[in-house]
Amino acid sequence: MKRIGISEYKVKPVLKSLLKLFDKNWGPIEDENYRALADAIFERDEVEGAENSKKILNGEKEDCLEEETQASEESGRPLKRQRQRNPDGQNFVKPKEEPDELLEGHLPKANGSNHTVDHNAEKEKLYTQVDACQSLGANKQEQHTSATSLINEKQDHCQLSAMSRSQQNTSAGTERRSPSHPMRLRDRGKEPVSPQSGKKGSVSGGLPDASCIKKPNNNCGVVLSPSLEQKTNASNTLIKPKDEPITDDTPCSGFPVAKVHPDTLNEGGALSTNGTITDVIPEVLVSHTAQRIDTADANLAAHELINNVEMIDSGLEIDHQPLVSLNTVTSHDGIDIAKGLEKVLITIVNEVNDERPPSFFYIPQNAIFQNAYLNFSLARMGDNNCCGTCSVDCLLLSTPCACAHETGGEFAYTTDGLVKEDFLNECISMNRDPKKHCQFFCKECVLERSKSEDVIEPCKGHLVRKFIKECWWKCGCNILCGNRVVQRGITRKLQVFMAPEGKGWGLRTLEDLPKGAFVCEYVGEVLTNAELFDRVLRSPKGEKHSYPVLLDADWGAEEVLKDEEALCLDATYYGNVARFINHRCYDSNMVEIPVEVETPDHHYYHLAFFTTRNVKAMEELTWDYGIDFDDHDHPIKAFRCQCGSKFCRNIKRPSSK
Ligand SMILES: C[S@@+](CC[C@H](N)C(=O)[O-])C[C@H]1O[C@@H](n2cnc3c(N)ncnc32)[C@H](O)[C@@H]1O
Repeated sequence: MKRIGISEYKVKPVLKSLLKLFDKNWGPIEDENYRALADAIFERDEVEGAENSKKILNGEKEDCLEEETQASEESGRPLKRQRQRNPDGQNFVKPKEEPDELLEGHLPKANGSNHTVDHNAEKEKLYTQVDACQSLGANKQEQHTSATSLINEKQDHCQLSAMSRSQQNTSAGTERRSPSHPMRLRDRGKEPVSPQSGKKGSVSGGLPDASCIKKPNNNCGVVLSPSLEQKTNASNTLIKPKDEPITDDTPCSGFPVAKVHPDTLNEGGALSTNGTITDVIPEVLVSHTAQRIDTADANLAAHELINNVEMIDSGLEIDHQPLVSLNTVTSHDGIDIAKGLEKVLITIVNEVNDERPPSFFYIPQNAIFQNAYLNFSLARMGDNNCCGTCSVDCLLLSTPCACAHETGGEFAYTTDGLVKEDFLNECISMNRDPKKHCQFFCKECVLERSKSEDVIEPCKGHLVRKFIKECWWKCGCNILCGNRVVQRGITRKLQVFMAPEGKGWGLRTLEDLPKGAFVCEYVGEVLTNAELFDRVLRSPKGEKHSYPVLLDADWGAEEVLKDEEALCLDATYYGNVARFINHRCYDSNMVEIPVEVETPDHHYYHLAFFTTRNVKAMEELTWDYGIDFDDHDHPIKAFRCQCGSKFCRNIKRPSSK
């Protein structure tokens, strides 16, 4: 704390209270380079600041007023939302609900104080100092943890800006798209062969909450109809992701790790610094040599640092791994597929064949493609959507706070960070027997609209899912609050590996996981369905996997859903480890649960995977995509399932009445 300019005098009392709070347990205090301690100090400063403000209001310290206001305005600047023109030249129309204060750069807390802004500025200062510590050669572990917090914080901030911008760009400017997109997402399909009944189910009529799209001639989840296939081949305007050729003679630097590294110099669109993805899909470059560090990118450099430190910390022997051609089976083994962007190292290994790691941009959080309408802001989160008066950890409260309303007045998580048994079991049951649960049937289904120009089929139904609501920035608690699990990101040791059964790459755990444990979020580009359909139409022939997931868990809340509100996640080009999770019929060891973090409405939400049972280290992690393998009339052709489950829906069983 001293090194980053916080005096002992300030630290001592806060540390004392924290030790008391955590029962003399230093663990949570030391975590993330004493982040809890730093947060608590800032919080104390805030309270003191608020008290000062009161005094100011009472006229006791008039001369402080100007200074205080100035500071608030200064620090509010990064979060300031400006009225902008969208790319079409149309004026951004501010959403009705949004009060002007936000547009003017003030970030009101639920209690009406503006001190959050000061708090952020303080943190920025802290992180600048952390940067300085790094360059001065502070010890590696400190560098790592500080840099991790720095990156997390910066990403959070970036995400908010990205969301706001997207909102600005789309509030008024989104045209209603033609409903006629020939590609469709896969229907959820048949009821599973339940262990109880032991027989095949009938078509459920449910639509996919998760579907896999793929071109013809490969074995992913979705194929285009023949007519569409022709169109697709004719109108390929996208740049095809490709691998960078790697040679043995590429010079070796001090960094031994290989990485998936986006080449921002490519033609075409790219992930801009604000997290919004524009234009066409950029060429993806897989670099397996460490010297291809883009030193111009400060964040990336910090990630390199983390990579390097983590490799050392984890004791992996990849330091000595020769930089060899990717034709060698194990040349990529040990690479951190997440490029240091996650808190943990996520290696990739192939012990089965010589297939190389896929090309994609690793992103730890969702990023918006273009027109997806994410209508949320701090101002939209009313007092009933957050717990402004809470502090530290909401799970320790005797009466659950407002954030537990969504889950029936009880938090969905235990104090161990697991999803509570009852809640989890209900989510599992929903997935396994969708028919027994509440489904919503749209009057005019956005999905059906996209399937056919001529005949719009009736809606097949969408499963109305249970949501978890996590505390967020406007809440009074801190990042260590037990009601913030998914937003803290991946903490488990995971590995991408080549599955031996011919399923391609898969994801496995390297540690035992208890039932209800958060594994990872499904991260990708947030697209409108219309954008997705366009994308698939224009994508090159033979392109391998595409990974869209429909965010339809709460479509029932709207009378008629606008095209720009029907969102999905596509992890084909930008995604995280979840893009490697393979399908397993019925008894998969993970279940997806929608999680509300930033927005009280549910057009946009996070899709998080939790374990459905205890999972042993080295077990493959799977989820049920909800595919109906027997629907041969369906234009979307399913892959041949190799899940190995005794309830597999893709196995021919003797027919039974
Ligand atoms: C979301 S991706 C999973 C990662 C993929 N295996 C890879 O290598 O990138 C979905 C694709 O994986 C393959 N896959 C997933 N589960 C499978 C299963 N149970 N049997 C066969 N192939 C499967 C199919 O090709 C599917 O289209």
